[in-house]
Amino acid sequence: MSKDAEYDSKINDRKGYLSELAIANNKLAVANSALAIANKKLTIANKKLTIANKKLTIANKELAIVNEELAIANKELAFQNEEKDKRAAELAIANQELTFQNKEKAKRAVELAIANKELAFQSKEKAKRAAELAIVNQDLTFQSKEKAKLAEELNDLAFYDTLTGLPNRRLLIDRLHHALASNVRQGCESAVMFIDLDHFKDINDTLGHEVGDLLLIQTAQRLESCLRKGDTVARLGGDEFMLILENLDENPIEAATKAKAIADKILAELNKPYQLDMHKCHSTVSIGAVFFDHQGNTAEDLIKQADIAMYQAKQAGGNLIRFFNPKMQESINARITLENELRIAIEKSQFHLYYQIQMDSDNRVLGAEALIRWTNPEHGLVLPATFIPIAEETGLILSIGKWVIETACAQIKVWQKKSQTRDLTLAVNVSAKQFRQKDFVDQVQSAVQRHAIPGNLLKLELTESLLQYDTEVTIAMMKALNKIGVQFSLDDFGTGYSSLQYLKRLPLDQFKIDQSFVRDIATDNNDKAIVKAIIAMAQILDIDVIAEGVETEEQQQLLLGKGCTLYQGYLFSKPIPIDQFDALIGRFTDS
Ligand SMILES: Nc1nc2c(ncn2[C@@H]2O[C@@H]3COP(=O)(O)O[C@H]4[C@@H](O)[C@H](n5cnc6c(=O)[nH]c(N)nc65)O[C@@H]4COP(=O)(O)O[C@H]3[C@H]2O)c(=O)[nH]1
Repeated sequence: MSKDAEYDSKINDRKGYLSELAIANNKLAVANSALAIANKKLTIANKKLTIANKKLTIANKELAIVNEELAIANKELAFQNEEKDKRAAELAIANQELTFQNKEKAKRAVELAIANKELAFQSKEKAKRAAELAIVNQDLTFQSKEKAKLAEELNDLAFYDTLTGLPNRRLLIDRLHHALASNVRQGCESAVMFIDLDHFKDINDTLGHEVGDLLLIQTAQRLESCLRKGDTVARLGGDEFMLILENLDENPIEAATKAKAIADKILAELNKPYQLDMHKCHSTVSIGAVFFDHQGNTAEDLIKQADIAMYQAKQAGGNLIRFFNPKMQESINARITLENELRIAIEKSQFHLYYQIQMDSDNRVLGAEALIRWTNPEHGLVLPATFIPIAEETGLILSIGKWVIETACAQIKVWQKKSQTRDLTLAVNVSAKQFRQKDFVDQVQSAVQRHAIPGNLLKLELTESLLQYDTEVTIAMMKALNKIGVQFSLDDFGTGYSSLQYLKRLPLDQFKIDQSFVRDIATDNNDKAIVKAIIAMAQILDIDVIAEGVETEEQQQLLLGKGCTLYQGYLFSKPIPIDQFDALIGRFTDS
């Protein structure tokens, strides 16, 4: 190969190479421009990426913030959840509390309903009370007008007796103080008189308290009419009046004569019959008088001495006057001694019973009346008339009476053991005070039961005055005792006020004709008529009659003739101790 060929080949090669290079350059240029474009694109893309990155960073930052916020929110949520749980727990407790409160509310509602009812009732009561208050107000208005009047009346009440309008005890004592003081100055004789109505209690018990009050009013008026202007007549209370007779005379004998004349005038005036409502009555008084003695006796001393003198007038039968003398004081002291001795007698069991036989017209023994006796260590045997009235006055009769019933029941029990005495009845006196005890029925019932005796063998003797008082209660008590068989006899029959009307209501088994009618039955036509009437009354009421105080066969025959077949009296026997009585029974039953 020549150099030129070589060259040419080389040139051709180069040229080929150059063209390839040019192509390559072109291609490169294209590629470069493509690269440039691509670069530009990349740059743009990068820029976009950068922007995107920036955005991402921002977004990330925002996300971080959001996350933080979320974390905070979560914490908050967790906290809130905790709070919610707490709240839920609290709510549960609150619910329980609410349930409890609801229950309480329901209870309260019931209570409120009740309270409402109560309120409604109270408001009604209030309305009533308001109405009442309105009336009371009216009354008060009226009363305030009356007050002045009342004050006056109160003054009267303090010094005057409301029933009779006479000065009362307070004013009397005041006047007596003045009278005593002026008596010392004037040296003139003055006196006080104590006046007490005889048997006022009987009128009160039989005709009622209203009639009793009328009697007191009329007595007061009559007393005033008997006195001079300056004299005082006062009512001490009950049926007791007192007079102050001032300046009777300077001469003591003249003064005594004048006082006696005034007392006689009073006795006569008060002796006149009284018209008390529908009833015509008769009443008397006992008067005790005492002179001011210038020896420093107080008003109270004088009242006491006049009272002692009045008591003596009463003891002497009433309807008379007694002037006080120191001997009377002695008798009062004796009475006080007797009372003390009676108390000792109860303590030391100094009482015993005597028995007085009761017979029928065929000479059969029916039983006995138990009569109390007191063996006083100093005075020996004391009869009941001496001590029963004092026992009644002092209330000692209650324990004495209880002892009598106990002893009588014990005696019936002893009689039960013998065929001879098994059917004997025993009559026992019962005093009014004793019968009026609240537990009297119990006392008798338990005595009968304790001694296990047939109740029909015990007979209680009651007096008329006792039966007329508080009749309904009396009947109930008698019926209660009747249930265990206890019998009742009306003692001293004929001496009091008795009408068929009330007698027929009483569960009585026997009338006992008082011995005062038996005593003169042979000679006194009045007594005969009374005995006949008593027996007729008993027959109508289908009641037994027994006569007491039968001393003679003539009396017995007269009584038998009138239809009285039961007797008690000295004709058969006096009251005797139990051993003698047992012997007496033996004699009667043997014959
Ligand atoms: N002249 C006369 N008298 C006769 C005759 N037969 C009986 N006597 C007496 O008359 C009284 C009858 O008793 P009295 O009327 O119940 O009257 C009794 C009675 O009221 C009362 N008394 C007696 N014992 C008790 C008692 O235990 N309790 C109560 N509360 N009073 C009693 O004492 C009053 C008097 O009793 P005594 O002195 O025992 O008096 C008895 C008796 O001894 C007679 O043929 N002629």
